[in-house]
Amino acid sequence: MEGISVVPVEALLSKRVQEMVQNGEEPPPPYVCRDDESAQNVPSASSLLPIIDFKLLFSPTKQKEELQKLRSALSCWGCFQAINHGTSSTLLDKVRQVAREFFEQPMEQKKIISKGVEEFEGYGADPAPEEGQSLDWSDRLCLDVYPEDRRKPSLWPENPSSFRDVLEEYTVKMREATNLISRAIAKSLDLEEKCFMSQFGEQALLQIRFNYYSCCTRPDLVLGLKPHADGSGYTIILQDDVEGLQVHHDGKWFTVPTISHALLVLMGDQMEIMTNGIFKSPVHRVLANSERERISVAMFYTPEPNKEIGPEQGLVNEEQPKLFMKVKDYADTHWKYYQRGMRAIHVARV
Ligand SMILES: O=C(O)CCC(=O)C(=O)O
Ligand SMILES: [Fe+2]
Repeated sequence: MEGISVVPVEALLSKRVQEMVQNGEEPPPPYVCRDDESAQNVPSASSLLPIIDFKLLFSPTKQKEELQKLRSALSCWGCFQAINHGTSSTLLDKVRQVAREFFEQPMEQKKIISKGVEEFEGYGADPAPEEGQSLDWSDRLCLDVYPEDRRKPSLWPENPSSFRDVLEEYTVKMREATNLISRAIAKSLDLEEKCFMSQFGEQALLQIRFNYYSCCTRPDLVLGLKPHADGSGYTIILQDDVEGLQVHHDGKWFTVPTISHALLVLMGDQMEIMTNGIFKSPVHRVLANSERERISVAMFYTPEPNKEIGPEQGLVNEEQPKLFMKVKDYADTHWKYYQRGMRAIHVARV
């Protein structure tokens, strides 16, 4: 990434990636983050990522095996595809549909809810990264959805007209899903079922990010999203039918298959801390695509602000000494490092 010129903030502010594509522009330097050679060096396999059936996880007769599968998925990969997770396919399709309709609107319509360059919430790109860092070939709409008093209704799209109702319904279902996921993770580690839920706290945050990855004439030069690990507790990702998300595992990139009724559950750094390093927060990235645009919807589940979290006592012993300290508002620290293209988890190490 050397030799990249300083990103002019006005350029970030004034233009969406989607606009550049509509104008037939090639990716300008701040977006170019790799060369042909590194693009070709992408061994990828897709069928290995574990699928966890939540119906089995809570079935008295089948649960043992499925819990073991969950534990192994999270210790090897740090993520899994969840099926029978309690959110209907109809709702998942509606979420994809309103997201698509939102991004397909004319630019002026979307710009009504544009974010400022240093803000997180609203329509646009991430706040400007540090000098020398590349930009992602994507546009996004970020919104705080829970707790309700953190919502900024003026940033919730009015079009398509069903957007708000669908988002409201999806938020309720994702709250239920976090409940199931946190309990299942605890059980898979032989811990008290509610231990992670109480670390997250009643007022744990849900923040949604609708990602729109425009087609790119030079997918070999850019990335839809640069390699990173999430600063959340964990993240629940809904994909459309276009592949692009890759998880780094055993020194290779693995493409996450698209399964229409599945949700990808991916550990963030804070879950790595709470599980004392047993479950890893995986590095992941999104490739650009020359033929089809891609939409994904990421729901970040993050412990309540100001709440201290740390390794579960039951996971600390002589064989597995404590690897992490207690931390508070870790997502803020994570963000500062992210802007420099770095991971942050070392700051929490003992
Ligand atoms: O687009 C995706 O599938 C992944 C998105 C993601 O990793 C993120 O928003 O942090
Ligand atoms: Fe991510």
